[in-house]
Amino acid sequence: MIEITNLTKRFGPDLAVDAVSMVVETGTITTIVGTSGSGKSTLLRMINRLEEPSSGEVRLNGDPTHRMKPHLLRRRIGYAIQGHGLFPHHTVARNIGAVPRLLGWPNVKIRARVDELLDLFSLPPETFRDRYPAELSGGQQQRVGVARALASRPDLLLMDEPFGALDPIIRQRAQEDLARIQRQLGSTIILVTHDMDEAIRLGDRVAVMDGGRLIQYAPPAEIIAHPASAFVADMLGDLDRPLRRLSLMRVAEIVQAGEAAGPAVSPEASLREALSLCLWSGREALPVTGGGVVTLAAIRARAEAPA
Ligand SMILES: Nc1ncnc2c1ncn2[C@@H]1O[C@H](COP(=O)(O)OP(=O)(O)OP(=O)(O)O)[C@@H](O)[C@H]1O
Repeated sequence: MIEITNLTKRFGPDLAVDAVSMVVETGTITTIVGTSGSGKSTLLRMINRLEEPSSGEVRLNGDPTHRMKPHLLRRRIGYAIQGHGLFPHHTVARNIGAVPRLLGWPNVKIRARVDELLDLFSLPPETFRDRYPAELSGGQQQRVGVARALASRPDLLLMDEPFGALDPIIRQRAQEDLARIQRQLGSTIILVTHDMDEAIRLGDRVAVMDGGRLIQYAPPAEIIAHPASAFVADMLGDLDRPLRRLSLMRVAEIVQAGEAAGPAVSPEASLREALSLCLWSGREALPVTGGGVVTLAAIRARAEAPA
């Protein structure tokens, strides 16, 4: 658990982060979203002490971080930034194994961990282990960057706009991958983004910042249903609301008896994906893997119903 209490950062007379308090539960993803200059990155960088707080406190699993040596603290906290920050002259394996090597893990254990992570990120180890970053696509480099940040099983992973450099299609895949891997590893993640869609899609809880202050901190469904201020409502954008609502619901919730033609949709898929599939393939209903159907009418009804 990460407990942030009254965390504040001044740069001269300016308050970049203004008395932010929040608790992040172990094994969850928290997204921090806000406009440019709202203090998101500064808040994140105070957690691993790349930036020293002016006042306030952070506790990592009960330990106050100001009492730890910064380099030891940063071994417990992974950090992934926009772009990948990979060492260009080191192979993929060496890049991913960098922190475990620093921590003195035996080579056999490092190799096993590298291969495990490559598998998790759908990069077959025999193909990718010995490549150099320049021999990878942008999306693959980004996955190696995240794998590296997770390599030593950190207590916490901080991600600052990790998908900012990716084009929208790869970006969505990257988000899905991260969500799957986080569930599998049970990692605790705090992710900064300026994209409300990304914040809603990935966050178990979403922190909305404006002018250095934490305006709202709540699960996505609550942010959508009850935005705390006009600013939060603005960030959500009224037009997109039904779609956002659909992206939070699963096909399994509205599956009904019946049969339909064509390729099936997974019960785990979001209603937003099911809607795209219906519209894309011109079908009124889709078969659901494992039995039953989901209908366009039922999806529409959910889009319109209050969350
Ligand atoms: N090292 C610094 N010295 C002085 N001012 C700074 C410094 N770092 C950040 N700031 C200021 O603090 C405020 C918050 O910046 P921060 O980078 O945390 O915002 P952000 O929400 O992450 O923005 P962006 O999305 O553009 O990165 C801004 O007004 C910024 O100019």
